[in-house]
Amino acid sequence: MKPLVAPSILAGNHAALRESLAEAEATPGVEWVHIDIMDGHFVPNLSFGPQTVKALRPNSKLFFDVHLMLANPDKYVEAFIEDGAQNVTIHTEPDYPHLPTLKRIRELGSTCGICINPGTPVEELEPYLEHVDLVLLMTVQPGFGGQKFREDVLEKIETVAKWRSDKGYNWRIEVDGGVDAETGLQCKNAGADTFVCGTAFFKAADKTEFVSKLQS
Ligand SMILES: O=C(CO)[C@H](O)[C@H](O)COP(=O)(O)O
Ligand SMILES: [Fe+2]
Repeated sequence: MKPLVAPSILAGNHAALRESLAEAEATPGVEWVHIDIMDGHFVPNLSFGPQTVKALRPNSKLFFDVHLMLANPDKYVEAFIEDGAQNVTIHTEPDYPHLPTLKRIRELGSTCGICINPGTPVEELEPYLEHVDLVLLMTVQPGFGGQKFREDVLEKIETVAKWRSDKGYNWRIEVDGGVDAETGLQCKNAGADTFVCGTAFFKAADKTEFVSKLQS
């Protein structure tokens, strides 16, 4: 599967998100942007809402990969998709019926992803594997950018990559949190193909080189 780098706008300039988006889009090889949505309940932080997605949408042709860190995502998927999300990823951890939400995301015209935190057993993904377009493995505890990559997640990447090849699934394997050129390469070797990079991308002096290293 073609490797993709998805810069995380959370690490961009919050006073000038449009410029950060443009910086991502101007980098050769970048086709996706990752947009983190935090509710202050499921994670101890707040970030953006549907109105941010709506405001950014006309400014970019990038694929909008929206990561919902919400206790009740079902309530908001419609708004995010109407406002421009093209992939919507939800977490297994909050207690609600996930399958109807995944189904609704697709019915509303978006692709869908399922995600687990570093401490969640990888088996928790199994009920959703036939119903998703992307499997997201958090490589930090979600809520904040700029955290240290968790090497213990590499084994989970290997596990889901094996499931994918054994069973012929065609979802992407995305990693998110503390991903830079070095840890991204570790993820790639373990089987990941989609790399969310916030801090490492926006701090990279040579963004083209950074992206090409992960995509080569
Ligand atoms: O979902 C997230 C945090 O919950 C972010 O996507 C992630 O933290 C990216 O930032 P960085 O690359 O700086 O770790
Ligand atoms: Fe994220």
